Amino acid sequence: MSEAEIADGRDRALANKLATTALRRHGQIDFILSELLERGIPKKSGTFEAVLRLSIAQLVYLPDLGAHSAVHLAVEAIKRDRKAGHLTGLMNAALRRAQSHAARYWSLPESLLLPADASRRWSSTYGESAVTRFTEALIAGAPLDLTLKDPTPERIEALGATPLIADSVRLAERDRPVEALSGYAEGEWWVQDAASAVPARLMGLKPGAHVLDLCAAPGGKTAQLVKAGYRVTALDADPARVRRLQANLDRLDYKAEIVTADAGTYSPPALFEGVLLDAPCSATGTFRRHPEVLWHRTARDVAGRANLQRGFLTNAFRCLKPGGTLVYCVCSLEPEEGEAQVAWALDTLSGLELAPIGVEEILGLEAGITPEGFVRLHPGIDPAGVAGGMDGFFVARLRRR
Ligand SMILES: C[S@@+](CC[C@H](N)C(=O)[O-])C[C@H]1O[C@@H](n2cnc3c(N)ncnc32)[C@H](O)[C@@H]1O
Repeated sequence: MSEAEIADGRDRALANKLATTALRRHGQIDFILSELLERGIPKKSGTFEAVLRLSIAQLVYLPDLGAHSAVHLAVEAIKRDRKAGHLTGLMNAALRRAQSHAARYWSLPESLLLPADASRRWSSTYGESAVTRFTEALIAGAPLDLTLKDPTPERIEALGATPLIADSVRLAERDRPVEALSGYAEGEWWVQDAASAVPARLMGLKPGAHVLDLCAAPGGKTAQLVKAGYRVTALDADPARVRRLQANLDRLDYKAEIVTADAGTYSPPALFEGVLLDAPCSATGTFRRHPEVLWHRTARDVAGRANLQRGFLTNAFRCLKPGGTLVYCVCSLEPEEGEAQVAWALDTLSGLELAPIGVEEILGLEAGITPEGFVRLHPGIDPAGVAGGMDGFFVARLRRR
């Protein structure tokens, strides 16, 4: 059953809590399953594994929801599944065992939370203390960051928000849906993680410049480019996402030319002074809100995305006027999609040069600047010292001679 099909708001919140806990604790629950099921998950057992994971999440990590109901509901749920109905005995036994070991499982080491290969990779790239922050961030989840059209003290106070950097603010606690927050209907702000709001600010062109947002939907960065006063062409290949982009701009009362096309082959009628390429990527930097990326992304996925990004980078370069600025970014923590792509582009695209980002351009995020003049952000960096970290992001600025 999808979340949307659950009519009652409280039931929806509960389902959401169970599912996100099971996903955030996936690595620890893997360990628990290896103890509970000596022969592993039975083959062709329908919803058995999913129900078992959710029930362990409830028994071990959300004990206030009631242990008895977890066992009872799990057994009832698989009884209704043709493929899992014969496994009620196993479900009951596994959950009773989980219940008797709940205290030990509750304190399993945090090192189990990240896949071993991600932990190794990120320790060598970002250092062990950053990876400790990543595991904390995985459990804590992401705060809600907004970009404000007009960050007046009154607007910030009406939202109960804390200012971060520039026009980004943070809501540490949220007790209602985004649509019910002050100023939503009036189009006073849009949801955008503090890290995601950095790239568009680095375009650095004069108002009125013609800028192409090459992978634009759902439009967080397009909105920033419009707000900066640029004439914006926003392109995306996915028609459904383009509709969302249009709806988001309409709510904000922002105007851009919208194009549905392929970023790898788009050939514009005139060249641009700026191109923003927020390329599709492995999205490992978003693990706080999409914990499943930790377990589903493979080295092959990263290589596939890197290949696609090179095609888009090449076309972004072709769309630029001489002297034009290219901002390249990805919400990935993998250097193959960030630093290595820029090295490749500088080697391959003749006439492209680095336009290093200065630390004074990202005040409040000084820890994110690299010696080369890239911006490298991750969940261990607190924007302007405000708790809650930020998504993983890589940003580079380039120029066509
Ligand atoms: C990281 S998201 C962009 C997020 C957006 N820039 C924002 O800030 O809201 C990447 C986007 O690339 C789009 N995309 C994927 N393949 C594409 C292609 N071949 N051509 C154009 N857009 C593509 C996806 O539909 C997706 O909307």
